[in-house]
Amino acid sequence: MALAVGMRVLTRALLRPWARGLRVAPGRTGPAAGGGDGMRCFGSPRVLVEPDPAAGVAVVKMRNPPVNSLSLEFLTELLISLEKLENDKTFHGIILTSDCPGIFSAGLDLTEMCGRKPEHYVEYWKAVQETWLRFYLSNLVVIAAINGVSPAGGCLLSLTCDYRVLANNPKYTIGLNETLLGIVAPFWFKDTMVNTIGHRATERALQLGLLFPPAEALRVGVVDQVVPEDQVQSTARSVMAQWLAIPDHARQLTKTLMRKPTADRLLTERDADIQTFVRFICRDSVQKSLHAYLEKLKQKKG
Ligand SMILES: CC/C=C\C/C=C\C/C=C\CC/C=C/CC(=O)SCCNC(=O)CCNC(=O)[C@H](O)C(C)(C)COP(=O)(O)OP(=O)(O)OC[C@H]1O[C@@H](n2cnc3c(N)ncnc32)[C@H](O)[C@@H]1OP(=O)(O)O
Repeated sequence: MALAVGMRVLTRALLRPWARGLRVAPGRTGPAAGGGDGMRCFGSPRVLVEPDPAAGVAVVKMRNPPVNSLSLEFLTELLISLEKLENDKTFHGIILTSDCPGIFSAGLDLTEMCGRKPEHYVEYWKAVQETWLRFYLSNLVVIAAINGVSPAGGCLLSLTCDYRVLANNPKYTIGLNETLLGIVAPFWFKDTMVNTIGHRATERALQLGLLFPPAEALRVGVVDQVVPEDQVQSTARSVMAQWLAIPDHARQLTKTLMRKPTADRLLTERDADIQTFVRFICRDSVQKSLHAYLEKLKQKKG
């Protein structure tokens, strides 16, 4: 039932005019991903997929410049790529990384949550929920190769992965910083963090909107490994090899066992969660905070 609802959201998304325009990117062949049997890279304008069929792995590169903000279009493209890889028996694992230098993802796209109509907020929030559910419950091994800063929704996306490798650069902070924007991380953002670093550490991190630099992120457990910047991709690949060595059905069932209760909570409260989001985001005070935050980001340059 829940899956059917999810499929409807995805199908609707695929039917949108801009999604219909998505097509396999003509192009380069597999060796970029360490493959070499000639399988072509594919993807969409904002998501590049580099397949390595011999290893059963695909590298999924986010490329929504300048900051990989998670817009409606970008989320839909990510979902389409994930679904395509999940439906292709060649692939058992994906490495999620960024093609934007110094940025993994700036999180949810603030322009999707500012000055729009309630109907837009409903559509956007459905896509955010769907992305979380799909990545969190994916049967594939998903490893995040975090090669840049990763606040809020960017951190959440990495927390849906099975393992996180972060580049050791003090600028590459990671965390759920929603409170700094005057907004509140929804319960399923919070639950994902609790499942990763525990209740007390999450309580502190979320209230203070902490963005952890690499050493601290490792200490608290937001990431599993910190490595020199030029070793992020190779480390992700070796970790992937370890995970793929485990019998797939046993690993998948164990993942489901661990994650289903958390996902079920959103699945049963999905509509209520959308209403809560829309009510919250439509508040004048919240809109003011978000506008002010966006303005501050723009003025930073001047
Ligand atoms: C009672 C209530 C109960 C429950 C709650 C209910 C509901 C919950 C409600 C809401 C929850 C919503 C959850 C949201 C989670 C999020 O993800 S919010 C987004 C948080 N993201 C950030 O804080 C990051 C902001 N960005 C930055 O800090 C920097 O941009 C970054 C460090 C990423 C990169 O810095 P730099 O390389 O210097 O680039 P610029 O800052 O110059 O940015 C370039 C342009 O990109 C624009 N931009 C940056 N981030 C975003 C973004 N997230 N969305 C949209 N646009 C973004 C920036 O403005 C620049 O634009 P310009 O070139 O000036 O036009």
